[in-house]
Amino acid sequence: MTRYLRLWVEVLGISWRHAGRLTATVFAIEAGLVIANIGMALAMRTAVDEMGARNEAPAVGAAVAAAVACTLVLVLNRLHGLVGLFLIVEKVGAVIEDRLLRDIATLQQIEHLERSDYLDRITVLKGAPKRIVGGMWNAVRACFTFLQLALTLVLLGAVSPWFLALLGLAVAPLWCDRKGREIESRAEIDTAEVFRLQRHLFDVATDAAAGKEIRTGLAGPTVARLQTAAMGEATAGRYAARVRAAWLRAMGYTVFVVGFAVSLSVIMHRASSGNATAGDVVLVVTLTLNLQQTVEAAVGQLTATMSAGIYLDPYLWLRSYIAAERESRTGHKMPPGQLRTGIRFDHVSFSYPGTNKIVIDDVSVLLPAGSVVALVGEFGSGKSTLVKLLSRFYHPQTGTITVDDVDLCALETEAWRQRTSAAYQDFGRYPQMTFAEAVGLGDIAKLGDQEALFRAIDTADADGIVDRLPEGAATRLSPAYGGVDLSEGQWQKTALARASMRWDPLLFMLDEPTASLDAPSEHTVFRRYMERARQLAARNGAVTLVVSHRLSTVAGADLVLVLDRGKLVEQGTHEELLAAGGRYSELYRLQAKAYSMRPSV
Ligand SMILES: Nc1ncnc2c1ncn2[C@@H]1O[C@H](COP(=O)(O)OP(=O)(O)OP(=O)(O)O)[C@@H](O)[C@H]1O
Repeated sequence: MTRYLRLWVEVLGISWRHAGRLTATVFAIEAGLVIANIGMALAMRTAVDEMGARNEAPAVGAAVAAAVACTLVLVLNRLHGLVGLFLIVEKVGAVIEDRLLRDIATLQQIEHLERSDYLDRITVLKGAPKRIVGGMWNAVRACFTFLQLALTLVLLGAVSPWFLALLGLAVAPLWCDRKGREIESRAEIDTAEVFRLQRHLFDVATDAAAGKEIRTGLAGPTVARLQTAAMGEATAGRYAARVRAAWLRAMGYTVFVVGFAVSLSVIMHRASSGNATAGDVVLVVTLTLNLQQTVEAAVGQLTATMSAGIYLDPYLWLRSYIAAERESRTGHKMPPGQLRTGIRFDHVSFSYPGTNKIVIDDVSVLLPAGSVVALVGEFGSGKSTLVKLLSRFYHPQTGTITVDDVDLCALETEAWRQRTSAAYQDFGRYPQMTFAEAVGLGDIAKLGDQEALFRAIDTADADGIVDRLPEGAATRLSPAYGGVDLSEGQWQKTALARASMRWDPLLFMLDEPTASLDAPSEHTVFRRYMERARQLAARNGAVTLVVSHRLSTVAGADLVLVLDRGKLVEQGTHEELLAAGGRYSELYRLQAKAYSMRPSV
């Protein structure tokens, strides 16, 4: 509860700082409405009682006060509708969304991007900041409404204590609403995965790349059927939860309305038997009419507040995840200017967070300074995971990785990343950017540096792409943004150029760098990256790590590491491993045979 309250205070603080006048206006309207509503009922009672006592002047004064209060109620209600919450929600929601995105984008780890249970919560949070702000502001309104409700009940209780029972009955709709919210929240989380699947299938059905494969494979109806099934499952789960919640809410409200009718009849009876003044009757009638609306408003505002509740837990979870990730940042040391010994794995084991499967199993090896190291192994043997550990996206559970005998965890992550470059297997595509930006992203400090840009483009053999783009490197990479599409191989070369932006990395990682390239391009790219590796090695003892399934392309490496189900099963030069006749030589011979069997054209 206290964390919700803290969030509430924080949202109000942000509202005050970013929309001060609007915040003050909403507070003034809400406070004015409470004063005017209660004041109007009191003034009307006084006017009637004074008139009955034939005190003309006080009666007229009270009647004028009642008229002013009534006008104020009308004006403030109108303003209430005009100002609404949408202005404040738009403004403050945008501020919070901005912060959240910045916080997520600057996280150093990537667990939240790869764990499905975390992704479920992040899916729920898309567009949530505005709803959270709306919920918090509805809570502000609810506070004023409850103040009015309390004052109303005090005045009514003074006439007849029966009315106090209404307060107890008003809890029924709220309790039912809370239960309904829990049901809806559970359904949102339970169906998040299938909902994501449905969105993904929709994207697949409308994506140009997948569209060709789907049509060739005659898989259109299957994709549509799967999408409909996923949509049906997601919608059915959420719909059923909404229906159950609606029934619960209706039940709660019925309890209140019945109790309200009984209480009202008791008061009417007291008034008709002469136990109340005419002014009391007016007061009771005025407040009773208001009470109904006030309770309805309170329930509505609380419902609106609570419906934002489904976002609060994921939002607060994300914030504590971000805070914990920041707190766990340990390293403060700077990486060396150049490598002398190399990068050493010492009994490193790793499982992905939230899983039990050991993906890297007790790996010990030295990647010598100034060497080209090839990492090979079958699908799922842990090659990309080693690349992620070296990028510090995850930490080993046991064992250490050291850089020239300094624990990688003791190095400042950003400083280490400034000295690494990587072309990842699942490289990003940035259609909204220009080609120059998509490459420059590899070293944001050099984004506008034309010399660095064209050097990187040249290294990745991507000059041909630039030559063919209508506006050269300034062309955007999608027709949706006024540019042109790139082919798969061109995207891969863009990723390679991006990875080549850094001039002096200590560690250069290429994870399946040529998977989408044709044979001549693959040959050229490997030749250039071997040259680059030698230059980097001479410059600062850099290690170049190449992950490749194509064993012939990594034969020139100084050291070949063979991974099998997370274990390092062989290491040595290409020739040594062939001579050893183990796993590597078996794989190599199989591949050589497959290639020699290809018909020549
Ligand atoms: N984010 C993740 N969460 C949980 N398990 C993962 C994750 N990423 C990979 N794995 C699992 O870890 C194992 C090693 O995967 P990894 O991608 O490192 O292998 P790889 O050798 O690079 O495979 P490939 O040659 O197909 O790229 C696999 O069993 C994979 O399913």
